[in-house]
Amino acid sequence: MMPLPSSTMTQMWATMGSTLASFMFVWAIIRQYCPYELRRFFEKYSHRIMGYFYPYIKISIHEFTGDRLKRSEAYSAVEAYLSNNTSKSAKRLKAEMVKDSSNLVLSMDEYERVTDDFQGAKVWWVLSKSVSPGRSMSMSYYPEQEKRFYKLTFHKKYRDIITESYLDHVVREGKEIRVKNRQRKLYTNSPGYKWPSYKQTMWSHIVFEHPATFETMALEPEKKREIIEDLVTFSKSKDFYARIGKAWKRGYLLYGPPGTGKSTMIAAMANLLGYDVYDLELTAVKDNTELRKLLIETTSKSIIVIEDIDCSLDLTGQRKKKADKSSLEDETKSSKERIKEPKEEGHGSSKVTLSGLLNFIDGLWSACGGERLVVFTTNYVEKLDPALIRRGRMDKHIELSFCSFDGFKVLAKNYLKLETHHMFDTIQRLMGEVKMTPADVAENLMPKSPQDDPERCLSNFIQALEEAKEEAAKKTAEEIKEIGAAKEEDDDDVQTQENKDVQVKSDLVGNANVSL
Ligand SMILES: Nc1ncnc2c1ncn2[C@@H]1O[C@H](COP(=O)(O)OP(=O)(O)OP(=O)(O)O)[C@@H](O)[C@H]1O
Ligand SMILES: [Mg+2]
Repeated sequence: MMPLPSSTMTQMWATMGSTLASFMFVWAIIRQYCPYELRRFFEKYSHRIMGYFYPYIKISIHEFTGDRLKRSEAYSAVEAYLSNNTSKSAKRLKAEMVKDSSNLVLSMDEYERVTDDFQGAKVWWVLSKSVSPGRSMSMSYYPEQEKRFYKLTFHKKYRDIITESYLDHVVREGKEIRVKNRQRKLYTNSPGYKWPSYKQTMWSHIVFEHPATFETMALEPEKKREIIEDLVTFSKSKDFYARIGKAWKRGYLLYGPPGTGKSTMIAAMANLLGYDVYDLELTAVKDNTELRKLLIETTSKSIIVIEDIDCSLDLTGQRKKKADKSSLEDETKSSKERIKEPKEEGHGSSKVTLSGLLNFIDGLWSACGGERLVVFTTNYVEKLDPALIRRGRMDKHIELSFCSFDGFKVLAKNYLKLETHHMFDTIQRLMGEVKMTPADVAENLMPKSPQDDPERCLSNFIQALEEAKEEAAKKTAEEIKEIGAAKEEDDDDVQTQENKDVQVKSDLVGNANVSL
């Protein structure tokens, strides 16, 4: 079949265009005057007819659902998803500080169109808005309302891919982007300001912006990798926990001497996973009921922290004291009963009991909401009640100890930007002989004045190590001396006791002779 010459084609297009234009013009006039029902009828059927010929499908995602009070989750997820690839393709963008986000979020402007590809299917997104005219009812006037919505258009041959996987993909990715962008918060239950009862929230919060990361933590690389893997695996195990029928939560016990990085690690965990932090001050909790309310108010994707658990409350002595006082009569009671009894002396005003805390961690209450970490820190792990830190409650025990040479190298890299140096050998030798916490190492490496170049910081650190070594030697010598002195004293006591015995014996013999 011969192709039509281009002049005819042009003529054809022109005729079609003018017919269409006149049709639209006539329709616009009819719309004005024809009754609403007729118009609805005509529109409905004209859409149906169009649908037979028009090969594209449209899906609208509105900003507000229901009674307009709630912003649609789907709309927010689509907005976040598109903001990620909009900046690459859209020509008209708008930048906003979206609520809960710490930085500018770019999104497409109204009536802008972006394309997206998914498994070979090409789709178009357009941000539209409809304006409903203002209306006045009785005495009040409702201004016109803008209703924004995203319109997704795709060819009907991709219907299955889009409805079965693309939309899920958009919502899932959008939610992850929102979590990453959101402003994280640090909550505390300190009594502080008491909200009016209707807004009575148990937690007050500030923006959480702690710079600590696992990269900046002085820790053996192997140990660091193991902890990061454990955390990331946990954050991706929603289905796993559902399958095994466990609440999606995990307990970490961080223990070690002061200044070894327990609090720093909590911040690094929150930054790694993008979680909020709930810093729970147990002594400010009135009783177990309040403890439960606090837990219920926490959101998912968060870390609930109880620092220095050994001295938050006197939870550890409770069972021991009971056992000492009347071990016999208590023998019969099950250990659970023993810890159920409220403590005699309240710790301050708090009446939180060990069993209340145990239920807080792994009872029914901990199942409300998922993706939570519970972290305890302590300087004295031996003081803690085994029931409190058993697996299933504190699943992972992490000991943070004195700084190793590997740890020192991380700090040298962070503080002095040094990966290697000729002084490192001396430092490695001295660190094998002296125990120093990462806090002390960090303090010694910290430049104290503009003149403190890396060389000088390292020599200051070597000097501090040598002083600490002398200090430790002196302390050991003193301890040995004390032990010696104590031993001498014991020997004297024994000697005196022996002399006394001899004396008593000779008296006895003396008396016996006399009586003979
Ligand atoms: N492992 C570490 N890596 C990097 N910096 C550390 C480390 N440990 C401690 N620091 C530094 O020492 C300071 C104190 O650390 P942190 O507060 O984490 O100690 P801690 O173990 O919580 O002490 P405490 O038991 O007294 O609460 C922090 O400012 C941090 O910069
Ligand atoms: Mg601490």
